[in-house]
Amino acid sequence: MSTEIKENNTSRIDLQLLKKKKVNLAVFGHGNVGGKLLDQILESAASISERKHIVLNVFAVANSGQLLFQTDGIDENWRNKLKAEKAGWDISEVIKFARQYNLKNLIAIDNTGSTEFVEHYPKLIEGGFNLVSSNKHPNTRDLEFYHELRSLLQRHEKEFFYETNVGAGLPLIDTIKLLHLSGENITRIRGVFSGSLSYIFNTFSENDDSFGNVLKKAMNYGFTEPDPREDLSGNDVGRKLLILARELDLHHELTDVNIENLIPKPLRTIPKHEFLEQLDALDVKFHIKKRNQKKDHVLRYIGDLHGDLSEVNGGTLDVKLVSVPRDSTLGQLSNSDSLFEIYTQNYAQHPITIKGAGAGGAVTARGVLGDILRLSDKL
Ligand SMILES: NC(=O)C1=CN([C@@H]2O[C@H](COP(=O)(O)OP(=O)(O)OC[C@H]3O[C@@H](n4cnc5c(N)ncnc54)[C@H](O)[C@@H]3O)[C@@H](O)[C@H]2O)C=CC1
Ligand SMILES: N[C@@H](CC=O)C(=O)O
Repeated sequence: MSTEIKENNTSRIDLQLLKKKKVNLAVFGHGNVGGKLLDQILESAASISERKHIVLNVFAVANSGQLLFQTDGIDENWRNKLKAEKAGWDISEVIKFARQYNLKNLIAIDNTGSTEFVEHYPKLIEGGFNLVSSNKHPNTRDLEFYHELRSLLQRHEKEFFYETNVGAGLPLIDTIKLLHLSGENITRIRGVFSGSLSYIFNTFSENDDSFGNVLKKAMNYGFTEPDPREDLSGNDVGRKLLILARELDLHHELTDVNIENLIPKPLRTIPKHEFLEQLDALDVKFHIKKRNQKKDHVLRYIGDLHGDLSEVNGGTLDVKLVSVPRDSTLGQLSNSDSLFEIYTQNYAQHPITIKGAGAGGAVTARGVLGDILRLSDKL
């Protein structure tokens, strides 16, 4: 007698679905990046299920105030449902929910820009979650935290993917990891690391628009950090440079990065809305910098990891505004393009160059989705 279960019209079990891998996602932050990510997941879920046999099930979505659970996955109406939720939540609720419903293949996705949210990482790992993050803070806290996080992941056999930390959707971290792992000596990484500052200086260098207006446009395009001073202060580029240095096993802290802060001192610590009302204070400063350049030169804000990268404490990390010839590689950048030149022992004269949109909600969200899928393959 055959024991094979026959699928028929009356069967309530989808046998095809049972053969697929269900990956359960908790998404934290649904702003510019997180919101686009959720849209992309909903749009692509059917084709991912078809092509990769992976079913992406977003069972939780949260912002800084509210948390929504949907055991069988969110639908297009998630924004309204989340709005209707009570204010206030705790990370232990998410871990408890996953346990209660026996959810496997767990991934927590951090699309916040929050330093506080990073405090939840150890609890999430201990609660059975793998991690994907567009947030740069977990990788730029002190080295002790950086190493502890990695040993915790190892002990719990969990993964942490963060390709979008540098270069948004560009395949940069993975490339550097592979080169380093394969023993190729990386000797220098230099380029325009910030999509927003790329857009700002590319546009400001070529047009007559004021600096403040160009900054507002960059914000409207979703290129800047939630507070654009995180970009203008050089902190965001500093973080990216530090993340790359640490990928090369260099033991640096954020305080080791020499950063040229572009914000006049009085505007650095005032509330964001007041800063945005005083943008004309930036106009004069940058107009003078633009005018004082040599002929056919343009302004670019760069990151440069150089020096002796063979010692754990070696290397110099510089973040600064430079004036370069318009026809140079950096000078030819346009729009929000980032550019990374990776010099190695075998690419000494002609560096590996990775170039493309370095900021923006949609490209970053696509990079996060890529991380989710690569991680899903490992589960
Ligand atoms: N915009 C871009 O081009 C890129 C952004 N990123 C990173 O992506 C992250 C998100 O950026 P955006 O979406 O532009 O920011 P956003 O300000 O538009 O959205 C942030 C979201 O996080 C939520 N949030 C903040 N603190 C939270 C907390 N403690 N718990 C739960 N939710 C919290 C907010 O409610 C909001 O939904 C940032 O870390 C940013 O550095 C990375 C690469 C590129
Ligand atoms: N604000 C950042 C966004 C990506 O990390 C940038 O401008 O590059």
